[in-house]
Amino acid sequence: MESLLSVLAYAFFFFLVLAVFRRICRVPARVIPQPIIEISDAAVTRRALVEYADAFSNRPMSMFRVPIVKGHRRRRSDNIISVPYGPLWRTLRCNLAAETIHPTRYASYAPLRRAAIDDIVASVQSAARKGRAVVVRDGLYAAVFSMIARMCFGDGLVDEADVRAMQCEFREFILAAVESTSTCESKLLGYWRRRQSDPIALRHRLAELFLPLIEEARRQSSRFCDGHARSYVDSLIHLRVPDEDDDNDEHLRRALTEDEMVSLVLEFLGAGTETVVACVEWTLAHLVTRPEIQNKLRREAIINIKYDGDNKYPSEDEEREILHRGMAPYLHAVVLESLRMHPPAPFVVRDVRAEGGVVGQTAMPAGGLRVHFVLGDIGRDPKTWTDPDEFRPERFLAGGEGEAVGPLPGPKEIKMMPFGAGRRYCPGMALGMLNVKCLLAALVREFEWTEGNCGVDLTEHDGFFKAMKKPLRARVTPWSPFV
Ligand code: HEM
Repeated sequence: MESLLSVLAYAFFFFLVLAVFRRICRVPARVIPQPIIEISDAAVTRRALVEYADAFSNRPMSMFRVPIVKGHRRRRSDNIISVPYGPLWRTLRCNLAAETIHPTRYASYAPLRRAAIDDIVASVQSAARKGRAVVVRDGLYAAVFSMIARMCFGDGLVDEADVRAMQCEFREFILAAVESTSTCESKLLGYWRRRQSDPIALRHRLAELFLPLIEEARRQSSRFCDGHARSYVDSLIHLRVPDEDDDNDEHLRRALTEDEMVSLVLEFLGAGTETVVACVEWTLAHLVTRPEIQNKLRREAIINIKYDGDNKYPSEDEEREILHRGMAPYLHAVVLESLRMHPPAPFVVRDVRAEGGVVGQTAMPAGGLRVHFVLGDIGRDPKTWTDPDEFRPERFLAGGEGEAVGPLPGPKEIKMMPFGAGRRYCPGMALGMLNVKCLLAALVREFEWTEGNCGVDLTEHDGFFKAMKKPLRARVTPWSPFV
């Protein structure tokens, strides 16, 4: 009896090991069938994205290494980032740009921006009061996510609990979809992590959070047309998109599928949060090590931006001014310098499948080509920038080498492109800049930032978004003119 039991135990153990081994060795369904080339040269980048825009206007079907939506649903689950250049892309992009993130809408979202400023100031204050080094990323993430989620679903529609639940799942989703499939890690570690957080299951859990809110937004839809800030989801509910490749035929227009809604909401939350948080954190990291730049910025934030009475927020008129260089040129220069050195999205990615297989003089491989334009290298090109690894915002002020350079490159020359270039450049550029500037101005105006015991490590995390590898830990004291 005993020997039978041990035979059974050995057999069970053998099959268990075999099952694990087969799962580890199975080649995952990759979405990168093509060769990848990396381009770091600004002139080549401009030629490709501007002169050969027809060939360089699509991204790969999935930006991740594993497909997030599989099977027949894949066709109807695109968002703006993934959809091929054409009528559907045009409709989705125009809707976002005109209905939600157009500068004329900023005033209606000002209360959300103010709430985000209050949240982050309160979170830093409470950590500072305890005398601890402040890890700014977590509080910042929560504040920005809450603002973007409320823009997305409508302020009255989501409560604190909804936002917290979404944020929790969302961060896990980003890590799972983007990071755990990294080719750098060992297969065993990758297997273990995939078991822990499967991106498909996480997307499903997020969909379960989003869809009831979308349904509720559908029911309340008329409320938002009535002078309230219109949410992104509300605009999506009413949007009719071309069914086939003809955007003129009204009869072929249809409502968005649930999968498309979920993908578009995920894109809005990710694009609006991850990039802004990364940029504010990088900028603070440099300000911590360069007190003279921090003081200059604080002086400008206090003197130039008068703020609304006793409030710590800029007024709506001031927000409009802040968006451009006018009222706060140094703040503008500091943010540009941060984006030049640490573009939050490390690559602009294109899927090139040219008709006839030729782009310019170059023959394309049969399955096409995936091209990564490396934004960090372009922004730090020593042919363009003096001492490119030095944080020097002055280069963007009058008389500096970057005086004429803005967040988006002009058609003639690219010196940096943190928001991309060509037809698929970032439509959220102005909103992203405004959010970064308002948060940064408040954080520098309210606090003095100095190095914590561990110093500041400027190593970049090698992921889909280029955050700091080690979150910034800084010593923070409330700023007072009398100290
Ligand atoms: C500091 C903030 C931001 C940075 C640095 C940033 C950066 C980028 C970059 C590099 C791209 C790729 C461009 C290309 O392929 O040429 C992109 C695309 C995109 N971004 Fe942003 N972004 C930011 C904020 C936002 C915001 C706030 C939104 C919207 C809420 C947004 C929505 C999008 C969308 C929808 C695309 C795809 C555009 C298309 O394919 O047509 N981004 N962004």
